[in-house]
Amino acid sequence: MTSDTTIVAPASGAGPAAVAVIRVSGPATRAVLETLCGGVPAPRRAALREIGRPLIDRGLVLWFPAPRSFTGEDMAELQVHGSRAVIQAVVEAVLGVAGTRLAEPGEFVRRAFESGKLDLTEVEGLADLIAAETEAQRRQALAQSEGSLRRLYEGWRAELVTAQALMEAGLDFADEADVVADVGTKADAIVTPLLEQIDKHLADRSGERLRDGLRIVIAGPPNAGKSSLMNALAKRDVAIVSEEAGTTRDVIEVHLDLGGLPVILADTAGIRAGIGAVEGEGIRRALARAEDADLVLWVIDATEPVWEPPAPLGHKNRINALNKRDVAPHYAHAAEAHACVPISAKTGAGLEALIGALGEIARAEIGGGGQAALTRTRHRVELVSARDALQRFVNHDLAPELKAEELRVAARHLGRLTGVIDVEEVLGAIFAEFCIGK
Ligand SMILES: Nc1nc2c(c(=O)[nH]1)N(C=O)[C@@H](CNc1ccc(C(=O)N[C@@H](CCC(=O)O)C(=O)O)cc1)CN2
Ligand SMILES: Nc1nc2c(ncn2[C@@H]2O[C@H](COP(=O)(O)OP(=O)(O)OP(=O)(O)O)[C@@H](O)[C@H]2O)c(=O)[nH]1
Ligand SMILES: [Mg+2]
Repeated sequence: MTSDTTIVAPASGAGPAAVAVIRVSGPATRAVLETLCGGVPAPRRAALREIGRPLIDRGLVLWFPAPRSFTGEDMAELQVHGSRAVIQAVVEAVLGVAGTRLAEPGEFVRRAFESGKLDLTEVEGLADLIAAETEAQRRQALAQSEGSLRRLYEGWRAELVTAQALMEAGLDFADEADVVADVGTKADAIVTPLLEQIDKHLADRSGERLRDGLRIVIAGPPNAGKSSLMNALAKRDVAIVSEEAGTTRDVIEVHLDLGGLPVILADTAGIRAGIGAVEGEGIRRALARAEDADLVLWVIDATEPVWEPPAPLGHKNRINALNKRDVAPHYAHAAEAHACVPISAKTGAGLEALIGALGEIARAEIGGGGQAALTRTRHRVELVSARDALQRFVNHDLAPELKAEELRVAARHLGRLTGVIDVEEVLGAIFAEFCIGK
């Protein structure tokens, strides 16, 4: 599938930069190179050319004739000096060639998808690779962009198609009970283990956690030093600190790289009883946040009598930090008694141990990334629908026609994951994630 328009856009971001890459894709690409660069260089070899008549800049020109290009169409790259003026002049010169227009965000990837170079999960992986902030995110996004999920889902879909073919063959012999029973058993032998694999895949939340960041919430009584700890971990002043109890009212978030793992750290209002409406709302938000966090970092003040967290904070992942150890002479004893990591947000003492403990839980939650894990709600939604259909297939006493239909439903949902079938409504949302030039 090729378009009749030719698109152009800078691919290298806002600049200025040493070098900018301007991408061109579509049937008029050859005409663009002939008009601006005096002809096409050897395919897939960089050539230094004068760009523009009169000269705009001297740059490296790359020519990728279809179908061996990123989009699968005729493509070119103009690698020029990365100033706004050069980029703008080159883009305008390209737009002077008949049949060209500016690319929309994500349009190059969309063309790559439409010409079958990438499936939807690879497109999503590419979006995540461009957005990756930590090493573990980069690794996961790279694997996905190279087809880790595509291979998994295509494999599953192929198995379903086999089971479906068996069931449908059986339908032709509906009056021969032994044939029907035999294909039913054979189809079951495919579907039952597949269902197990899908269930296991769905139970693994590590991919989503890695993509979105592990949510850690700092909570505790007022004035314990939660905001001070937030600032110390973020290594900058993100939250207001004061000696007044009840300083933090709303939830404040920062994104951190915890030894390669992405973390969203949230500071919350101190939790206490008998206060005004605004602080009360802050506490309500703090508790809600803590409840759906992946990890609660409970901070207490070593100079105060030790505070037990309120009941909803019996969180499965909780680390207690005993803060202000710099002014509490007997902190070590209290820390041991209450299973706390003794720290001082003020001097930084104990923070390394605390970060180590956080990292350990984060690694356990995010996992080693060995198995390909789903990374988006879109994946989860389609997989749950496929799983439900397969469960009906296995568990319900259905007529063979209805069993075959459940397999079709499941296969269709797997097909939507990779984009081989009717996904027009999700395409817009996926490609809009990209910037112009991608
Ligand atoms: N200058 C430049 N650097 C870049 C890109 C680019 O487009 N331009 N990329 C942009 O994302 C990434 C590299 N990804 C690419 C993926 C496929 C093809 C490509 O031409 N594929 C053809 C030919 C494959 C071959 O001959 O080996 C194909 O798939 O048919 C190019 C770049 C990162 N670096
Ligand atoms: N000596 C000492 N003082 C600290 C330490 N951490 C925080 N403080 C002080 O304790 C007071 C409260 O700190 P905050 O970080 O605002 O405490 P908070 O828990 O965010 O308080 P609220 O937002 O009101 O719930 C401030 O005066 C801080 O300077 C510490 O490790 N040692
Ligand atoms: Mg605070």
